[in-house]
Amino acid sequence: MEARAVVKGFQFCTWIDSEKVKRRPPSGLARFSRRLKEEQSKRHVLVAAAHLPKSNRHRHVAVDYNHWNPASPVESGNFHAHFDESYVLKTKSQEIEPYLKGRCIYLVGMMGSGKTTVGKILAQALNYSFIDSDTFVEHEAGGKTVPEIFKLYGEGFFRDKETEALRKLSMMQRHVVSTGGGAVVRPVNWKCMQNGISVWLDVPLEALAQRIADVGTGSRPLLHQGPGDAYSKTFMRLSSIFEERGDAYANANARVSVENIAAKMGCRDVSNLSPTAIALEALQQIEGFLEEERGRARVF
Ligand SMILES: Nc1ncnc2c1ncn2[C@@H]1O[C@H](COP(=O)(O)OP(=O)(O)OP(=O)(O)O)[C@@H](O)[C@H]1O
Ligand SMILES: O=C(O)C1=C[C@@H](O)[C@@H](O)[C@H](O)C1
Repeated sequence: MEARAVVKGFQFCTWIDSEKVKRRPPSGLARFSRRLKEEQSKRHVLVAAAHLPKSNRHRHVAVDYNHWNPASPVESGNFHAHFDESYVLKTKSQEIEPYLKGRCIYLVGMMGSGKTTVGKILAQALNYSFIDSDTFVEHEAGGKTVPEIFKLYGEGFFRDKETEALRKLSMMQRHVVSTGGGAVVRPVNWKCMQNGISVWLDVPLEALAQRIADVGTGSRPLLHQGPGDAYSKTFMRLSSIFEERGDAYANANARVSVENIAAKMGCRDVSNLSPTAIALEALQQIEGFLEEERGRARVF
């Protein structure tokens, strides 16, 4: 009973990369291994019951310690074991896939929110194809990159091409579509996405700025302007863009808040969340939307 109570309260965990664990100093390692044993004995029994279909609720799932989040604060004692997230993700995908009826999933969100990273994982789990609408536009523009399109023809031209791309994509089935960060501003784009299910990846601006500053703003023309260091410049630009668009993202059918996931997991830093854990939350939010949809259909 006690083990079940522990696991029920547990959601899913952070990235754990054993390579990085090996590189940690001995004192940390010793503590890590002690905590690992504690975590294993607590959690090896029943895994994230809430994430498994009812028929599988009591199934034993192996703990996967193959990943290590560099930022995971083992030293501070805020440690989470990593269950086989991929297994749980696959199970949840199989559970909801029939209710999707082939509809596309449109990921919307700010630049750097993880639409591509999470989208690829979702597509694989659902046996869908993945497509990035920016890449689609680039292809339609004869191979010119988004920054080149902005530079040569301006943002308006890019937005028209983006709408054209979404129109074409709206005729497809069984795709996870990573939309451009600004696709949400045009109502006509929402019409295109109506055939599918839209999911907003809601990531705090600080985390976005950090991710983008780490990789550079080269491929993101709207972030090129402004004074200051890479992080501050990116943060300022993202803030003013979000000011204009925040409400538009909220039109999505489902919202995945990384802050909420972190809170559920008792994790202080959203950058400790693995893309698989975020994909899993996306599936749960989609499931919630599908349930609401079924409820509405019963009423009418
Ligand atoms: N959960 C995560 N934790 C930490 N970093 C992440 C996470 N997800 C994605 N990233 C990193 O953030 C950056 C942006 O991710 P990604 O390209 O998936 O975002 P995007 O929403 O598709 O961005 P854009 O709309 O600008 O193309 C990448 O460097 C990626 O590795
Ligand atoms: O947020 C935006 O407006 C953009 C995001 C990118 O995905 C690209 O679509 C382009 O750089 C514009």
